[in-house]
Amino acid sequence: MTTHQLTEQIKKKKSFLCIGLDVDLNKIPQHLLQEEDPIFAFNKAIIDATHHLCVAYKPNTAFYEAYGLKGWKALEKTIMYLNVKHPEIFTIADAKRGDIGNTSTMYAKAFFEDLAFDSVTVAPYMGKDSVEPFLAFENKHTILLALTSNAGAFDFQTKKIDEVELYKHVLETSKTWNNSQNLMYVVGATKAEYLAEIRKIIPESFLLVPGVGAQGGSLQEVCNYGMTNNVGLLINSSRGIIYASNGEDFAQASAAKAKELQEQMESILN
Ligand SMILES: O=c1ccn([C@@H]2O[C@H](COP(=O)(O)O)[C@@H](O)[C@H]2O)c(=O)[nH]1
Repeated sequence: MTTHQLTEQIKKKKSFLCIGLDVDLNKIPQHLLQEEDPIFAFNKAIIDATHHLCVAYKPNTAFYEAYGLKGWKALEKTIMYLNVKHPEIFTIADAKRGDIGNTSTMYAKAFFEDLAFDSVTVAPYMGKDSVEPFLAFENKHTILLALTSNAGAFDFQTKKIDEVELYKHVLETSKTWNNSQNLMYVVGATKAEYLAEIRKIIPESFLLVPGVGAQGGSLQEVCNYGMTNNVGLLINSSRGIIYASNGEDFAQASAAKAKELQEQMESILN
């Protein structure tokens, strides 16, 4: 999917919501545990109830890898379901990969070719040759960790090298890489006050912004500092939406939470 197509979807749905599919078998409704594939059954119900309210879904691969082969199969079924039933929806494999070049190529093939995700999150720490193999895929997007939502972001990302914060080096340097037009960046909603500075370096790039909902980030603040003429934001909420209820009504409850965020987004877009 191109960023133009993504922007068109945002305008059509009046939403820049990304729903995180972080499935924890201890948190899903108990009745689903009787299903042959409880993880997929949960995801399918959430997707069926919320697809009209969001423009992206982001399964975090940790929540699937933790269940071994069964988890990976559920991830595969989920992405296939999305690609067949809702091809207009942007998909993000939140896998935070990145390794030496030939290994990164294999990660890129896994997520872009085998699983057919539109994008994957990548850690910038190993530099240009670890990220460019992902960028080589046409119409696929590499979402580079820039300034993350957690407290540990201050351990390294905001430290200065030559008087400039590390996350700013990541933004500046990554712009010089081959196929950098395929880059997006992760900036945590809990770091909204940094967005004005970030936008000076990457004025147009799409940002994936996790951290509203359970982590306490503010949607309005993120939009004040981070929104572009083409919106340029995908705001993620995972637990705040998918675990709205653990009863039989879980899918409707998740849709109600998603609608709350979509309506706030609609009023900001207006
Ligand atoms: O900086 C980051 C990068 C990734 N994440 C991931 O996003 C979701 C957030 O989940 P919530 O339940 O809405 O808090 C989760 O998959 C994280 O691993 C992040 O939070 N911050």
